[in-house]
Amino acid sequence: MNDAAGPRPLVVTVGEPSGVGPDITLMAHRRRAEWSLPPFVLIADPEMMARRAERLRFDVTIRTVGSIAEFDVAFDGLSILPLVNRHAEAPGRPDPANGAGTIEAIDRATRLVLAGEASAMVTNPIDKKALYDVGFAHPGHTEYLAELCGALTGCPVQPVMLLTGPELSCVPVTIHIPLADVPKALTTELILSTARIVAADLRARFGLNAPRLAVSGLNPHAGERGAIGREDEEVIRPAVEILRHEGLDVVGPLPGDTMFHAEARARYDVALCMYHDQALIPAKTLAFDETVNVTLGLPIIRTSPDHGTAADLAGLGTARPASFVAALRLAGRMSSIQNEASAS
Ligand SMILES: NC(=O)c1ccc[n+]([C@@H]2O[C@H](COP(=O)([O-])OP(=O)(O)OC[C@H]3O[C@@H](n4cnc5c(N)ncnc54)[C@H](O)[C@@H]3O)[C@@H](O)[C@H]2O)c1
Ligand SMILES: N[C@H](C(=O)O)[C@H](O)COP(=O)(O)O
Repeated sequence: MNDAAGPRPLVVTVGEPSGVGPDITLMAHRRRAEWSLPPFVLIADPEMMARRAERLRFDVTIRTVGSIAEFDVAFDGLSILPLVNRHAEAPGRPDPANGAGTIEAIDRATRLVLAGEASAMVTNPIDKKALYDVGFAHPGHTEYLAELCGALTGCPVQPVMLLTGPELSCVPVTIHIPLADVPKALTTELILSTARIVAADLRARFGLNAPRLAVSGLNPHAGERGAIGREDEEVIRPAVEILRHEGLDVVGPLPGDTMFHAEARARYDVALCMYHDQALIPAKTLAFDETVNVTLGLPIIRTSPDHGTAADLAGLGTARPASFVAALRLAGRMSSIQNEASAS
């Protein structure tokens, strides 16, 4: 990269081309100066992006770059690292033929951040079913990135999903599994390892020196002292006690229905929830437009908007870019914290 160009850019993956990823990326790029966004390079099919820009009536100059080194922050257009696997421009119509390109973008972005060429990756939403149909064997980015980073670095990774917004930050301890499998998957060990990763990354990546965690129960009323399910007393409470013993500021198990009101939220930095919807329903209800999905536990920084492909809005120009913008900003902030820590 041109030295005069400043810090390393973020790398953005295009996500599902039939969704709103291309739209919100173009929207953010268009107003990047006004919104003071960190510079980014997009991995996408340049022709598909040009067609989407035309459909949205956005006047944008696209420049394809062969590597991040060719990125120049002074260039006024959109810099794209072109995909080898092509993407069709068909809003609202997911096509398995796009799958290879979608996965290629994630793979290349991961390698670029691991190699230190890009500062962090911001992923646009993928259509999970469309990828499963072409053999993608991971529930989502979260698990895929863990496997990929583990394979590329030789260090196994436990990925932790954090949804963070202005009102609430929360983590589902079990992630993309059927609700019926949650009680079996939930172990004291899993709660311990998740909480330790959350605490370590809050310190290292968010600059929060003394993180306060709240751990939810699993059952109604956190099990009513064992009368409504045993997991709260037998699995969750022992984890909370061990974590407290380790010196972490942690409370729980708290009843899930009363831990998300404003006064309760003020008492913790991150809520550890026992399953996907217990965490994501309050997060997306309180701040759908500003919440960001971050994968903790990785050797790289990865953020993403909290929403999905919103295929019903693709190509219309009505998708809101706010969560994507928040994901760009957070990735920029996290990489500054990382740079400051490595400089000191
Ligand atoms: N990080 C990711 O890759 C990710 C995250 C969530 C969902 N998904 C995938 O996205 C697909 C669709 O999922 P879904 O329908 O459950 O959720 P969704 O977030 O795509 O859509 C839910 C509703 O919110 C609206 N919406 C979403 N984003 C919006 C935006 N930026 N502006 C305005 N309105 C917006 C949609 O129009 C829709 O009505 C699924 O395949 C799912 O797996 C991917
Ligand atoms: N569970 C997240 C959500 O519903 O917003 C989303 O599916 C995240 O998936 P990734 O692992 O692809 O980030």
